[in-house]
Amino acid sequence: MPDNPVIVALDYPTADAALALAGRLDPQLCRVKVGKELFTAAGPALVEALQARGFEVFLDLKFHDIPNTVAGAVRAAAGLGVWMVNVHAGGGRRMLEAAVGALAGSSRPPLLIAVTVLTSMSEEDLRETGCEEPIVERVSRYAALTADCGLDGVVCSAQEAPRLRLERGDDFCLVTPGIRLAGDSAGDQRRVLTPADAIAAGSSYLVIGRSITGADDPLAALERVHRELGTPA
Ligand SMILES: O=C(O)c1cc(=O)[nH]c(=O)n1[C@@H]1O[C@H](COP(=O)(O)O)[C@@H](O)[C@H]1O
Repeated sequence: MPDNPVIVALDYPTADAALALAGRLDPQLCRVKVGKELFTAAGPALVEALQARGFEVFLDLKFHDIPNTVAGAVRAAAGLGVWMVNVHAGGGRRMLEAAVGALAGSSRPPLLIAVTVLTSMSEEDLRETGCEEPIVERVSRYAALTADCGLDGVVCSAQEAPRLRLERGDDFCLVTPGIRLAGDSAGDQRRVLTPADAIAAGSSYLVIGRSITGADDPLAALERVHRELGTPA
């Protein structure tokens, strides 16, 4: 586990709202994630504003397109100086390899991570897409492809982390959303674990949104996560 495994998801509709929450957090205690809603509304300037406040940024745009397009998008993300960026493993080998290739000339490449099966999906949801494999098998297959293409790791649920740790070893990065503090509602998530259980299962990084951003005191919720984990060391 890294010293600081917590990534707070800034799922907000405006830069002002995101910066207000960031102002209540401590960049020593977490990284932040900028996703589709916030980036569409606020763009690269918001990423730069967060970095200027000392936060490392996970740009979560889950690129999923033809190889040439994804390569360009990943290169643009690297140009923003983000710490982590993601693509969908479902884009296949040539897309994943194009994403890796796009970072080849970068002086400070971000961690490149592939999304496997979204944590909002249940076994039934996956079957309905025509995939008869159990989720853990599908995730394992995507993780093997991701590793083979030279990416740094995957986004998965912490429920799949024990299997992936065994199969992919200690250096493969497991980024796990679907994290809830005990007692919090799962909402639209289907494969959920607490922070402590997720780390025990082998997660490298925990992506936590509403359990922190929806709390009356977000900094206190973040500190509660660290108390449960015994971090930072
Ligand atoms: O790539 C992601 O970050 C992601 C992948 C996934 O499978 N599931 C998932 O929830 N996420 C993101 O993680 C965050 C979870 O937010 P909360 O459910 O509020 O904790 C959201 O910003 C999602 O977009």
